[in-house]
Amino acid sequence: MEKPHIAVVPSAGFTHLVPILEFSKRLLHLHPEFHITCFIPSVGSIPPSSKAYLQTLPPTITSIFLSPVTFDHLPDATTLALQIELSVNLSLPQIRQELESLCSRAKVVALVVDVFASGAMDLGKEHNLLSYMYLPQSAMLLSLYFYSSKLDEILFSKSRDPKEPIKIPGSVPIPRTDLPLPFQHLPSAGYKGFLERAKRFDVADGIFMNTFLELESEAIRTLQEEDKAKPKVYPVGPIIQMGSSGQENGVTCLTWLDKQEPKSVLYVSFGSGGTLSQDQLNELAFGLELSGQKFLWVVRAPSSVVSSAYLSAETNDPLKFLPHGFLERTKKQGFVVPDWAPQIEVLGHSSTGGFISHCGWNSVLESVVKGVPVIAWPLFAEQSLNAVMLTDDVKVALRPKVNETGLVERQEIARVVRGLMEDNQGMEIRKRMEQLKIEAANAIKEDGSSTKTLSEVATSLRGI
Ligand SMILES: O=c1ccn([C@@H]2O[C@H](COP(=O)(O)OP(=O)(O)O[C@H]3O[C@H](CO)[C@@H](O)[C@H](O)[C@H]3O)[C@@H](O)[C@H]2O)c(=O)[nH]1
Repeated sequence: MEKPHIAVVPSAGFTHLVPILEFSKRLLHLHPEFHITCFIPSVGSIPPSSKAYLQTLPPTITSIFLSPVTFDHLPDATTLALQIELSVNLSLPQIRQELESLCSRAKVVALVVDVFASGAMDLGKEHNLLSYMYLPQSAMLLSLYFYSSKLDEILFSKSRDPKEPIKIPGSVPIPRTDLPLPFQHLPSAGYKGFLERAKRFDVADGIFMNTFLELESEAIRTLQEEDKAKPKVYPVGPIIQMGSSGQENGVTCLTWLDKQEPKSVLYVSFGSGGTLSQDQLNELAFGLELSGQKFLWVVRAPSSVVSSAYLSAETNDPLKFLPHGFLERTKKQGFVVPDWAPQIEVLGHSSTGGFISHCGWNSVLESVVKGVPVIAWPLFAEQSLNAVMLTDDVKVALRPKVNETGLVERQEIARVVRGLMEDNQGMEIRKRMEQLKIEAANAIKEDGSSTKTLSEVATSLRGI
């Protein structure tokens, strides 16, 4: 008998393509009775990291490449999130055509769309398909989305003390400055976009989240139990990329790691597109040097916070931006990789003992799965929220202080690096992360919480 199909719509950019496809792979691994067809949008050319990844997909996932869109007439102030959403919206006519064609030749039972591709959910409704949203992020963020209209009133209320932390249902108190980036500029296009996106969740028949009960028990319980009018939520994580995420310089950095002592190396990376200012890059270089700890640093050319490499294949030689003499002085202490390292292999290497991370959710889950404690250094998007959770709730991270000009100074960097890698405080954090690693592995075992949750959905789809 013909396999039931699930249509999947990611959004453009490595970190919104890979998570939903890894989710698709996991679904097929547990339930091989389905076939998945994925409609892939892109902006200009597809970045090499995404291209390499797409070549590794199993034959049970069919990729259909949509014509690339261009952003010739966008206002400069448009945020990355809005650009990603726009790229999918511009592709909607094509997605409609492809979905129609798929429905005419196969039994399609459901549509799953990335959080930034929510415009496509209406197409699922047009074809009477169950339509799910895939949030490649935390339950805490979903809780914020659900709470955002109430929070909007609070934020604009004149009687409220702006210094008072925000209490999102199911989460630890959050300083206002740690709310996601759109909340730092009120009102703004980014903030309006956040509120609009929040409404789109209500259209879904269910929401998958890449998290697990043992990591976010309170937030997940609140989402599942408190607001029955909202769609059902399914924690199905941690789902991280399987296989290598590296390019050619990966081999050399793994060889370097092979020669280091167990858990002695601090890995430093700011995700797929995070960059620092030139001043901050200098402070980080001097701070690492000052800490005396071994490090493996993925260096990016400085620019305004998010590099254009996030959505396209543009590059710039980053090593020329390091302070004069740094590479020579630290050649025995550290290893510097331009632009990209095979992060999952690095985190899983026995020499890696800590991670300076911008707290993108994939990096958070990868550090949890590999049991590597974190120095939380959020840059943009919802990363501060993730940093608060890691530091104040699960307590598997340290967070450096930022000075009044927004800079993390070299002495502060050296202090937290030593704190994580050497001190007693670091030892407690390392122990907690080891425990969380075990819980993460349990969640995706055959009888684990996330496996059972996914099977519940698969069983209901089989019955259609
Ligand atoms: O040198 C590198 C750098 C990154 N990665 C991989 O790239 C991914 C990066 O993902 P993430 O840590 O989530 O960071 P971003 O790319 O910045 O992610 C965007 O998307 C995430 C998921 O929606 C959000 O949580 C972030 O805030 C947002 O910036 C991870 O799988 C890493 O393993 C590498 O393999 N090598």
